[in-house]
Amino acid sequence: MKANRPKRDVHPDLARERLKCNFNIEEVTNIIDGGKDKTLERKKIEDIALNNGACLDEIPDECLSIKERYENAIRKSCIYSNIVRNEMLEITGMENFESPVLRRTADAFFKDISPFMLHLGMFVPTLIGQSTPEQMAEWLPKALDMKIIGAYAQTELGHGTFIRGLETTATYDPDKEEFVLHSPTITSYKWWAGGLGKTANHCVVMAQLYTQGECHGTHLFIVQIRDLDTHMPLPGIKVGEIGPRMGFSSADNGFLGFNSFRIPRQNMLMKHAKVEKDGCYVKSAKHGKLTYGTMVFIRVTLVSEMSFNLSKAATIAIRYSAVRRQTELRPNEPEPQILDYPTQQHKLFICIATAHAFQLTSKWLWDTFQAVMADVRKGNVDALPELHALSSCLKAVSTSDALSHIEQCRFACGGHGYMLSSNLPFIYSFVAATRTYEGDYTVLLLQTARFLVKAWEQAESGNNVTPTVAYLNRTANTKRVVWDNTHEGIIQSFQAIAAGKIGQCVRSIRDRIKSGMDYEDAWLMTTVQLVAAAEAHCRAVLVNTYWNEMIRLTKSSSANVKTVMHQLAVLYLMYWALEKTGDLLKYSSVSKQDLDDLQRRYEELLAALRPNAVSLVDAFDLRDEILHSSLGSYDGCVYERLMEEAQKSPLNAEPVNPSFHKYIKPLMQGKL
Ligand SMILES: CCCCCCC/C=C/C(=O)SCCNC(=O)CCNC(=O)[C@H](O)C(C)(C)COP(=O)(O)OP(=O)(O)OC[C@H]1O[C@@H](n2cnc3c(N)ncnc32)[C@H](O)[C@@H]1OP(=O)(O)O
Ligand SMILES: Cc1cc2nc3c(=O)[nH]c(=O)nc-3n(C[C@H](O)[C@H](O)[C@H](O)COP(=O)(O)OP(=O)(O)OC[C@H]3O[C@@H](n4cnc5c(N)ncnc54)[C@H](O)[C@@H]3O)c2cc1C
Repeated sequence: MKANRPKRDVHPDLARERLKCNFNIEEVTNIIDGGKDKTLERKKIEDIALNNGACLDEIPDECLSIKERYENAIRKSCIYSNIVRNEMLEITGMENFESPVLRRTADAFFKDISPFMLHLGMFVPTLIGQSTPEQMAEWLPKALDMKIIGAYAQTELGHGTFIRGLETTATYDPDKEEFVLHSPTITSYKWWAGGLGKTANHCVVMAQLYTQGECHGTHLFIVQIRDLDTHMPLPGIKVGEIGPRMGFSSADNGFLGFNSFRIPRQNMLMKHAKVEKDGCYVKSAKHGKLTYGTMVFIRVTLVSEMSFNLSKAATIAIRYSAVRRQTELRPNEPEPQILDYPTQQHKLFICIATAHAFQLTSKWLWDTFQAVMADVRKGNVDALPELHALSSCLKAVSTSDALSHIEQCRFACGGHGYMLSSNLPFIYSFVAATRTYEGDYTVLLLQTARFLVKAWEQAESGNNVTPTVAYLNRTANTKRVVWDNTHEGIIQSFQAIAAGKIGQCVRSIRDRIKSGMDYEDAWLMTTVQLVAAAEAHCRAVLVNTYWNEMIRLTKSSSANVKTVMHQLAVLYLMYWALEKTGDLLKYSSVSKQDLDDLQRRYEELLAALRPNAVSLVDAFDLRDEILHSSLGSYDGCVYERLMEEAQKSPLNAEPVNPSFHKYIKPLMQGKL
């Protein structure tokens, strides 16, 4: 099914906007991509994936039934996977199967989500992170070649967050050298796993390991659940789809139960612990949480995923705002472009800046992750707690911020933003899930808080702490930082806010213990503050990292690119300083006058960025096929596209709907 796209002239308002641009767009694109060579590679891959036209649907996905939608998604997933396997991985290299370029091109095929997403997204990374070399040799080539299709089944009906509370059991039988998988209760049924409902024939299962009569906690197992030829569930497996949800509508999230289902001993993923043939349990991991490695990996990748989604939403809303005109400012004057309203700029320019902040931070986080993992492979797990704390808070804050900014983009598009054809509701519902999956927002911030409280206590007693909390060594025992409205000053204020909040948490916990509470209750009673402290720490990390990376990456840029990148970073700092005025008043010497001054400078900055707004989103270089938006296409022909999409509604297939004769007419005639 290939739909023809009419070629149109660029809307004059957008054409005029592009003439105003005063920086080199390609240079900014290169910075976002991570270098000129990366931009070229991305474009080459996008050409391969998108120029075959298989990705366009004549009938919009949302007009199909659940079953048709799934089947269409499978059709496209197979075409797409074939291109990935045969052509794209040749360019990126097999080891880069998680490349963001593949993620971008996938979006052109799937407005919503591919049922195969978790195969490359979590099943393959788990094989890589949790298998022995022998297991890897057995399973990985089959998975990469799509000979087997996998899912990641960890969450159960009764437990998602509390992994140690999972109920599925894997009991070792030394006589047959097999594990027996069992779901003892309804709450132990696996629930949610993407691709599990109808698509996958294998999955990784997290279960409580029992051997020699003892429980050794949760471990991972690879399990074949369907016959490779007939695709029927194997005896002892009860599997299906969990039903419609807010988003993820073209995929098949699944449930799974085991009735004493047997798998060979070798199917336990044994990189960090193993069960010998005789049932003896041997742990080799130097850190108890290495089986959670896939989650850490995905949390790290989600920061760049948030940048990507935000850049899509910002592109749609800013291009639309350049062609949309509304309300006379003065009688008989032409209506202005809505992008000229400072309130609109306030909603939208932060989205551009945040997309940059997340992209630059995600690259830095990725490098940190790689370095820590290289150490772990050598047996050094010292940096793991800091990585866990960092990936947890950055995952939580980036998904949460992206979600609220995307909602602002929808508000910025008025009624038309509510249309599915704008694509904003799809982007929003996809990102809404990210705030919950791979660790809920609150839960992950509380993980970071555990680390911060320990770090604060170390700093308080004069010990040096790890790099991302090094600011505590400077600020842990300081009352208030002196306000300074430079970028360094603002960054230091964010660090002072974080240190102040962490210190306040420590004092609250101590006071509560002094008044008779045990540590657990004192911690519990302080969790509202602890979440806020972890969020504040994350903001301090974000502003500092974004600023430093922006300076580093623009060192050899042209003057105008330096200026515009600098403006975006300053906007980001000012926006958050103004959002956190209460905290600034509490933890710095900022005065009302300083804040009024900051507000004025922020408004001037919005005006300074205004002429470059459209070009800044053009620099995200998102092809129309990826944007899927009636409001955000490069040519800006918004009204034509909205009308064109409206024609595709199945309700327009006939002039009179049969329900008129069946119900309305009898009602009108009093014959119902
Ligand atoms: C584009 C990509 C798309 C991908 C699509 C993905 C679709 C979605 C898939 C999924 O959602 S898969 C399921 C994901 N599930 C979760 O993320 C569950 C969240 N829960 C947890 O991660 C953990 O249970 C927990 C909340 C971290 C707690 O674990 P646990 O109860 O076992 O530990 P604690 O007692 O709280 O802590 C003990 C100790 O261990 C440290 N720790 C915990 N996790 C890690 C880790 N991953 N790495 C390193 N260290 C860890 C923790 O900080 C504690 O340390 P101390 O404070 O005691 O020093
Ligand atoms: C679209 C989507 C796709 C998913 N895909 C997969 C998948 O492929 N594989 C898989 O295994 N799982 C998957 N999941 C499950 C996902 O990982 C869990 O839903 C997630 O980890 C949250 O766990 P939960 O649902 O048990 O929430 P709960 O933990 O029950 O959370 C409910 C509320 O309780 C709060 N809460 C819970 N514990 C605490 C605490 N200790 N302190 C304070 N507050 C707390 C939370 O903040 C939240 O507000 C998916 C989920 C979604 C939505």
